[in-house]
Amino acid sequence: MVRIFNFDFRCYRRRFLQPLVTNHGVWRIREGVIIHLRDAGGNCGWGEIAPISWFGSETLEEAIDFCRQLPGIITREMIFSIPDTLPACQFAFESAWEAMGNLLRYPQSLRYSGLLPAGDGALSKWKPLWEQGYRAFKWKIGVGEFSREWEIFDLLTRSLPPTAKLRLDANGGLSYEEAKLWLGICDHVSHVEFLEQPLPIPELAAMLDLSASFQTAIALDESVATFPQLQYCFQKGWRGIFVIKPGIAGYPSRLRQFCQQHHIDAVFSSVFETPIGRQAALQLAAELSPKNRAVGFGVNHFIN
Ligand SMILES: O=C(O)CCC(=O)c1ccccc1C(=O)O
Ligand SMILES: [Mg+2]
Repeated sequence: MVRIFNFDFRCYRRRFLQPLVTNHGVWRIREGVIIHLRDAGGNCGWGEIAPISWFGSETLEEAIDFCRQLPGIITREMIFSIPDTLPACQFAFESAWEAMGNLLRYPQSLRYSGLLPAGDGALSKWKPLWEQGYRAFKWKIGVGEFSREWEIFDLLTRSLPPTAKLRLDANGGLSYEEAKLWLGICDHVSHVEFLEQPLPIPELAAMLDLSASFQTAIALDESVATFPQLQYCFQKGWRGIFVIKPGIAGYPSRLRQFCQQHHIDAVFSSVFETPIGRQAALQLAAELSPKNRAVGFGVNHFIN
């Protein structure tokens, strides 16, 4: 039986409450596309294309071009033959298809990690998040001077309650020497859950070395942004943590199968999507997160 769907889409634009500051730069506005499928019986499914091209996905323009060239009526075969160059589109179309006729519902069982601002803003922001129930926090490093960040880290870890966990995300912005310094420090601080993407993507071999040389866990993020990259790093022997952003990781079914087959230590993370993409991503996170790993889906990132 060939199932066909009416297809339409709409672009959106949302401003961050606080711009995201990382080693890649400053990000102020999230733009994406909401897609809508409807079958002959009137069942609807929504999906979200939320690309981050500086992170390895297609650009927003490529995603919009893809939607524009599709006809108003599409088939299941069209949904499952989107190329790997459009991973955010793959995610949106399959999750819309999976959502047909299902109500939007957030998984209940997850624990969340809260995102702290880069720099010394972290020192005043962790406490209100702690009071909201967050027990894991992510803080960006590799943004300012090493010595200043180390100082802030020291103050932060002295003030955090002993059960709080801290994730350091360098966004590939450290040198090999700086990465060794950070890992050496982290090995003596019990709060640290992991160091995320210390080095740039081409330096996988060095990150494999570092993960063998220090106790502190290392998580790959930029290196495993899309599904082919995830497969590549696994095949090269990476057995540390994998940060997975379902919104740009391609087809959910393929990701699900890979995670289950290889029992990978996954930390699921947001791409600052709307509730539509978020629901589909959290559904996967609830199925595939190891019990001890909070998901990186903090709330309240936007003014509409
Ligand atoms: O993972 C999290 O905890 C929050 C999400 C996050 O940090 C992020 C969100 C969008 C793009 C890049 C990143 C990142 O991990 O570098
Ligand atoms: Mg990251």
